[in-house]
Amino acid sequence: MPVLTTEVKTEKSVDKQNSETQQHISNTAAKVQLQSVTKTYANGSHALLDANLEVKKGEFLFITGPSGSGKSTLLKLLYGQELPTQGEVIVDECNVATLRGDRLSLFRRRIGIVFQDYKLINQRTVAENVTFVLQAQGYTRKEIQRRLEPTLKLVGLLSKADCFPDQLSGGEQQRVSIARAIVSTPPLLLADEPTGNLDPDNSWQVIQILQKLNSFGATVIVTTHDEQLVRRCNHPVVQVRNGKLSRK
Ligand SMILES: Nc1ncnc2c1ncn2[C@@H]1O[C@H](COP(=O)(O)OP(=O)(O)OP(=O)(O)O)[C@@H](O)[C@H]1O
Repeated sequence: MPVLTTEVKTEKSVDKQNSETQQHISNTAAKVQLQSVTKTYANGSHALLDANLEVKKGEFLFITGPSGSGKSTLLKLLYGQELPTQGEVIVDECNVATLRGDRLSLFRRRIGIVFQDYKLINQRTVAENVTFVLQAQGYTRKEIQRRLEPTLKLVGLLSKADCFPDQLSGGEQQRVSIARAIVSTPPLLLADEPTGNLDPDNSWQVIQILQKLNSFGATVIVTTHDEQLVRRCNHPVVQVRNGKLSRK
């Protein structure tokens, strides 16, 4: 399996490894569709109302909208944490609501998820946080090692591999959580307010890392309140308002 890399021994090997990764992700990059999706929570809260969306393979999309407008719900629907009340959520021709058990687990392995609050395990080192999921998925020790170093290099944390989360800054912790999300080179990356707790410099670093993965072919969907960041990037934007989605 290809890995992410920014630098290895020779330029030729960097090119080869990156082009393998790019080929792998773009062969499998995910297409995402919401078809007339309504989501009403059990307590009666309406999050989405007859929402439609199509995200092309390899697109980098921002989702913006006021607090409580349904951005996180949209992402949760995409990875099957929530089910639509009506309508269909389709990822790569697969109706997410029909997935159960092993099929849902296998589906989720193809999605990297980054949260605003990092969700790192404090008792584990950076390297352990990043490789934990690979271990759970049965990757060999050799394959895990092959993936770890270039991923930590990509997020600029190779020198912090043996640190614990509470020894890192907020920006560094968020980059660990991104490393964890991308170490398995997922074709779809969902990031829910990944820069919500970060200052402008750290926010920009995070976006650049996500853009790097996108340049390898992954489909990337990012929710954010940060209008300045959105303007700086010039990627397509979908606004969530009153449960409806519209492309800006
Ligand atoms: N588990 C839940 N149970 C009941 N209502 C919920 C639940 N999760 C979200 N909601 C409601 O659904 C609506 C959309 O919430 P959501 O978290 O998707 O918004 P958001 O745009 O991500 O907000 P924020 O920007 O503040 O994170 C809100 O009215 C919220 O109160």
